[in-house]
Amino acid sequence: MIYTVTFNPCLDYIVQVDGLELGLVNRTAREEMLPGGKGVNVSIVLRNLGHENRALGFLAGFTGAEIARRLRETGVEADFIEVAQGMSRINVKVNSEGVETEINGMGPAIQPEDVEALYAKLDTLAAGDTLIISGSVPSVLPGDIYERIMARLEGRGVSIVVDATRDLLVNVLPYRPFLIKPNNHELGEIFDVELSRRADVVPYAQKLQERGARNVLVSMAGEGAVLVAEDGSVHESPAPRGHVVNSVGAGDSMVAGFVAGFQESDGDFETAFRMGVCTGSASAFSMQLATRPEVEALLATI
Ligand SMILES: Nc1ncnc2c1ncn2[C@@H]1O[C@H](COP(=O)(O)OP(=O)(O)O)[C@@H](O)[C@H]1O
Ligand SMILES: O=P(O)(O)OC[C@H]1O[C@](O)(COP(=O)(O)O)[C@@H](O)[C@@H]1O
Repeated sequence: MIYTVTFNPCLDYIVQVDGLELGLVNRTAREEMLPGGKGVNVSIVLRNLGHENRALGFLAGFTGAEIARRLRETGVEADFIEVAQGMSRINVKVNSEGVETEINGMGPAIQPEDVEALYAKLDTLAAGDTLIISGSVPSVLPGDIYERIMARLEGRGVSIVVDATRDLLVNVLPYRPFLIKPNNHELGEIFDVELSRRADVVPYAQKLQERGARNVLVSMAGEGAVLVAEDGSVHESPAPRGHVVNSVGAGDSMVAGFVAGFQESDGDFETAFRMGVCTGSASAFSMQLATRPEVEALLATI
């Protein structure tokens, strides 16, 4: 079974404003409310690609209930801890003149007993399962929760995928995650360098591999992606061509595509990589997250 964990799910309120002006009243030209948060997006895309999975994490309030309802509607098994106080966040994504600006909220007051309840669910994972942990950790949670989860599952044969930034990512490396997916900016921040070309990211991805990551997938938005795999192979691809409609969730979609492609091909890195790239781009080219036909159409072009 594939599991995702989202510590701070949200509703993404995605609006298009023609010519946003700060300090004035702006009106939307288009708006959409979608369930989100990194693991939630991964779960939806996995389901769209035909892979059963269970979404774990914390939800609260009417927004939390709506996230769970929407997830179930897409066929994802939503198995969240319900937090008593506060509400799941609404993250605002403003698209104006092709520039995307994001305002991400804080989230509910998760209590220590809620965290214990999550650990209890994770304790049921067994050999052969895949766990995808992604997204920011709200300030009410222990800052080392990623490591705690990985330490708890160590030696149990669970493949763990981590999509997080900076310290969250660096600190899990000793636990040998199966896959990490920084984007080129996040990878550059770790080493204090600017990485804009695919060839430039390879040595830095390899450094993260030396520190413990088994496979490192670096996404580069319109530049495509690079994979440094544990068998020593290096894969790179430009992004498929298309019109970008909404790139929120493109990175999460790439993770879902990689995991789906890896399972479908019995562990072929090139297949998983291409599926990851095309799934990311298919999401960027539509308002909603990628569907299987959209991904297959792009696979035929690269
Ligand atoms: N502008 C774009 N054009 C084509 N593909 C894109 C674009 N933005 C994202 N993608 C696809 O989605 C993947 C992940 O996007 P990226 O923006 O790098 O992730 P993140 O959201 O994690 O920063 C890219 O590697 C690419 O395949
Ligand atoms: O947990 P964070 O870092 O605040 O990110 C949450 C946001 O990221 C998203 O999961 C999208 O992530 P990506 O664009 O990186 O795939 C949104 O759905 C959500 O609003």
